[in-house]
Amino acid sequence: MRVMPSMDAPLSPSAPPGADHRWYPVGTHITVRGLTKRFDGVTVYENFDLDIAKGRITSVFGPNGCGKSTLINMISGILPFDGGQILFEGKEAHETRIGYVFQNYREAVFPWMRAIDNIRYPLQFLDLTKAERQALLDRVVDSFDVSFDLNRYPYQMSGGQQQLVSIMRALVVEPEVLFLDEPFSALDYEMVMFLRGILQKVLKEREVTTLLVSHDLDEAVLLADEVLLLTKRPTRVAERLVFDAPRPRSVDTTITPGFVQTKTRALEVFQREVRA
Ligand SMILES: Nc1ncnc2c1ncn2[C@@H]1O[C@H](COP(=O)(O)OP(=O)(O)OP(=O)(O)O)[C@@H](O)[C@H]1O
Repeated sequence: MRVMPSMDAPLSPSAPPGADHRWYPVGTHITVRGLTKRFDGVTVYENFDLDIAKGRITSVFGPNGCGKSTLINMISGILPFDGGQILFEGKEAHETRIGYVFQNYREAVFPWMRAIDNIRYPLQFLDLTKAERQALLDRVVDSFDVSFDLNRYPYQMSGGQQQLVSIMRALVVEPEVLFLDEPFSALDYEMVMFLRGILQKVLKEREVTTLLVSHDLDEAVLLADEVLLLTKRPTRVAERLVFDAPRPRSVDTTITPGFVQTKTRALEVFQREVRA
C-alpha cells in the first residue's frame, strides 16, 4: 500500500524528523522512506531509505538485477510499490514536474511525428499560453544547438539523433527531476561522447536533479556528482561516492587521479557486493 500524505500538510524543511511526515533535510530533493517492493514474492526492496540531493546528478550502479530500474521507476511514479513513501521536497510525484529518458529510444519517439513535434509534444499538457510553449521549445532547441534538421522524421535520423530528440522532449517542460535509464547503451561511442557532453552542460545550467542508471562504470562516475552503489537483493545502499571534478567532463577526465580513485573504490565495493 502506498502511504499518501495529506495534501494540506505544511512543507517544513527545518522541522525535526518525525515532527511532520513531509519533512525533508535541507538540500535534499527526493526522500525515500521505508520503501518496500516485491515481485512475485521476491523482495527487491525492504524498508529502504534514501535521500537524493537537489540539483545534482546521482548515478545508480550495482549488480545485475539488484533493482536499479525498479528504483527509478518507483521514484518517478511509473511503478507502484508495496510500502513506504517517496516525496519531492515534501510533494508527491504527481505534484512534481518529471522527465524520463528510456533506453529504447526507438520505442520512445513517435515515428509519425517530425523531431520538432516529438520535442513539442509534452508541452500540450502544461497550462501555458501558445507563446510560453514556444519559448520553452525555443529554449531547449537553443540549449542543445543540434546540427541536424528537426523537421526530419525518426526514420530519417540516426539512433543517436533519435535519443537526442527524446532527451530534448524530456527536458522541454523544464522538469525538476530527470530520470535516465541506460540512455546511451545502444549508441556508438562518438555519439555517446557527444551526448554525455551536451547533457551534462544542460543539466548543470538548469540545475535539474538527475538520477541516471548506467551499466558503464566509467559513465556512471564521469557524469555524477555522486555515485550510489547498491547491493544485491534485498537491495541496500552499499556506499555513496562523491565525485566533484570540475565540469565539463570528457574522456580527459577519465585519466585524472580523482576519477581513477573514485572508479577504483566503486569497483571494490561492486566486487565485494557481487561476491557477498
Ligand atoms: N515486472 C516484473 N515482474 C517480475 N519481476 C520483475 C519485474 N521487473 C523487475 N523484476 C525483477 O526485479 C529485479 C530487479 O529488476 P531491475 O530491472 O530493476 O534490476 P536492474 O538492477 O535494473 O537490472 P539490470 O542490471 O539487469 O538492468 C530483477 O530480479 C528482475 O527480474
